[in-house]
Formats: sequence, C-alpha cells, structure tokens
Amino acid sequence: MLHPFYLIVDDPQWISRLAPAGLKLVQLRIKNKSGDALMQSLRQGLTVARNEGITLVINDHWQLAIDLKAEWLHLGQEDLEDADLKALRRAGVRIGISTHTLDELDRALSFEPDYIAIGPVFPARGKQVDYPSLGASGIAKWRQKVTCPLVAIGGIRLEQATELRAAGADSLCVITDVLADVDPAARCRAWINATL
Ligand SMILES: Cc1ncc(COP(=O)(O)OP(=O)(O)O)c(N)n1
Ligand SMILES: Cc1nc(C(=O)O)sc1CCOP(=O)(O)O
Ligand SMILES: [Mg+2]
Repeated sequence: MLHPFYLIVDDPQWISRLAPAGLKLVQLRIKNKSGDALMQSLRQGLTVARNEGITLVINDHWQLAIDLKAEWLHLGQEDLEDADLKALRRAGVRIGISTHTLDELDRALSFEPDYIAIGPVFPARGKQVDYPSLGASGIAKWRQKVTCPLVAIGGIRLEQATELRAAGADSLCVITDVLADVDPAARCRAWINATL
C-alpha cells in the first residue's frame, strides 16, 4: 500500500532533512544531473531512504533503477517509449505511470502498473504541465477505472487533502506545498498528521 502523502524532491539531502518529520514516501526527481553525478545522487537517496524506512521512487531513469536495485520507478508517457518494462518486472522494480487524459489512462493501464498518477489536479506549480486541470471530479472519474493505487498530483495544497482523498485518491503528491514553505519540516509533519 502507498503512503497517503507522497513528496517529490530534487536532492537526496531533502530526504535526510525530512525523515524526522515522518516522511515515508518520496520520489527523487533529478533533472539537472547525468552520468556519475546522477548515479551518485540516486545511490545516496536510496541509502538514506533504506536506513530511514522510507519508500523511494526513482523518476525517469529505468536502467539506473535496475542497476541500483531500486524498489520503485516513476515513468511518464514519454518515458514509456524507451523503458524496458519486461526487464523492470524481471528485476522486481514496481512502476508508477503518469496520466493526464483518459486515453493516456487506457494506455497506462495496459502496462499493469503498481500505481497510476493523475494530474494536474490543479494548475501545477513545480513544473509546467500543458494539460487542463482535472480537479476532484477527475479523480472520481479515474477512480472508477483504476483498481491499483491512485496518486493525485499538480498544485495540491494541504487544505485540499481531505476533499481529494474523499474523491478517491489514495496518495497525494506535492512539490511546492512543502518545499517552498517557510518551514518544510513543519509542513511535512502537518501533511503526515492530516493524512494518517
Ligand atoms: C507521482 C508523479 N506523477 C507525475 C509525474 C510526472 O512524470 P512525467 O510526466 O514523466 O514528468 P517528469 O516528472 O519526468 O518531468 C511524476 N514525476 N510523479
Ligand atoms: C512533476 C509533476 N507532474 C505533474 C503532472 O500533472 O503530471 S504536476 C507536477 C508538479 C507538481 O508540483 P506542485 O505540487 O508544485 O504543483
Ligand atoms: Mg518523466
């Protein structure tokens, strides 16, 4: 089962910093590194997460997920073009897939993912996303078609957590609401308490 609060970070140092706040599910989404530097950051993230009992999801890098024996990988629609799903399955890597439309949802479901992400629920702040916002009603629509865990992402704030979980999201994924807060650890703790 996925933890109901899911944070995306771009540096493994966030994981050490927010572990004491009760963080249990985190994605390492690194867009500004490649080669050895990327490998080192992912390895560091996995080490910290394992030591702290945190589930870590690697974003994008399917081959590194296999090489580093990661438990989880997140793939977007474009990432699906390259990724070797059979090799990932053989390696025991669990997979989450992004969806923005019902057509993308149908395609994603054909890969039998371990979670589906729906977004953007609201206008995304941590990334430009050129799709219309789906709102709580989008979550309810997806919920009727999805039996695996459903992750909601995009512009989500803590104050919307109850409504979005009632609409059918199993887990709420955020960047800005926590990382841009004046006190990210306090905001993370508030998320954990609100989604218990
Ligand atoms: C939980 C979650 N949902 C959606 C995304 C976006 O993935 P993608 O479309 O591949 O875009 P990038 O994150 O790679 O820019 C995500 N990362 N996590
Ligand atoms: C990385 C990402 N993917 C999205 C999607 O809709 O696929 S929205 C998003 C960014 C979410 O950041 P924030 O919580 O700051 O809005
Ligand atoms: Mg991606």
